[in-house]
Amino acid sequence: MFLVGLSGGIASGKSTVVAVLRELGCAVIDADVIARQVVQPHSKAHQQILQHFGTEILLENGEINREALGNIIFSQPEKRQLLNSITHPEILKEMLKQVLKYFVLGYRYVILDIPLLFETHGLTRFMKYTVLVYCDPATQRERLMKRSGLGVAEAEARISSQLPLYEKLKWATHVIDNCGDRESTRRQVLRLHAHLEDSLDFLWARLVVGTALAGFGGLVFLLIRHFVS
Ligand SMILES: CC(C)(COP(=O)(O)OP(=O)(O)OC[C@H]1O[C@@H](n2cnc3c(N)ncnc32)[C@H](O)[C@@H]1O)[C@@H](O)C(=O)NCCC(=O)NCCS
Ligand SMILES: Nc1ncnc2c1ncn2[C@@H]1O[C@H](COP(=O)(O)OP(=O)(O)OP(=O)(O)O)[C@@H](O)[C@H]1O
Repeated sequence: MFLVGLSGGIASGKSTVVAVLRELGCAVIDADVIARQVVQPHSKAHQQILQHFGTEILLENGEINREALGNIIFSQPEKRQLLNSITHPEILKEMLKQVLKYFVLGYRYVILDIPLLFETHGLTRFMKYTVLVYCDPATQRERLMKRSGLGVAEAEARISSQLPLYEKLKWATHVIDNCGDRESTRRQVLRLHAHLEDSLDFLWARLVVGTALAGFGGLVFLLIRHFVS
């Protein structure tokens, strides 16, 4: 089994790409979804967030007020680091559990949608491939503002809380260019999917050839031993 890390920037189109991969039957783990689960009331992370950020970031029902917390962490880097240090270990633990679940279910590769994949030290080394969902800064900002109703300054603050996408281009093994229309993105995702499936065949081929060579070597060894003794 191998892991594929999928990343991008805020509103660069990760969910759009993931929707196509899921449609094709891929196993995908979404870090943003897990990030919501691990801060549910009574969880360890919920308690820690409350302790450090105070009751003003709670809704009446006790859940985290995501808008309020977002406003804090996207404008104050040290608070962002604090929130990351609370949530990231819990998110990673849950991701690992889900990887194991897919392994037991017999999936041969799992795609991990992790917005901060390239920002999180050492994470890419567990990935056979890393896929960057790219779009240019102007398109990214425009889509983010349209989706979230944020103003220019707030959108810029969120974008600059992450490594610029052009930096991430250097680290990715595969790039999906999502600057164009959805159809163009879909075509690129189909190509990526074909590549992942091919690379599985390649793994199987290596396993079969390796086993055959080992068997042949063993046979030669037995024959030599038989004739020499
Ligand atoms: C700040 C929070 C409450 C805002 O919630 P909200 O519902 O508005 O946004 P959502 O969770 O859908 O995230 C949207 C996007 O914001 C970006 N983002 C989220 N958290 C961070 C962060 N700590 N640093 C930089 N970018 C981030 C990602 O690109 C993400 O895809 C929430 O994002 C959060 O709890 N973040 C900390 C956990 C985290 O790092 N999540 C990212 C996945 S590892
Ligand atoms: N090729 C495209 N053409 C037009 N709009 C797009 C395209 N791709 C994505 N969008 C829109 O841009 C916004 C961001 O896309 P999406 O939610 O897929 O990004 P994301 O990277 O998952 O965002 P986040 O990490 O912030 O949740 C959405 O409103 C989506 O509908």
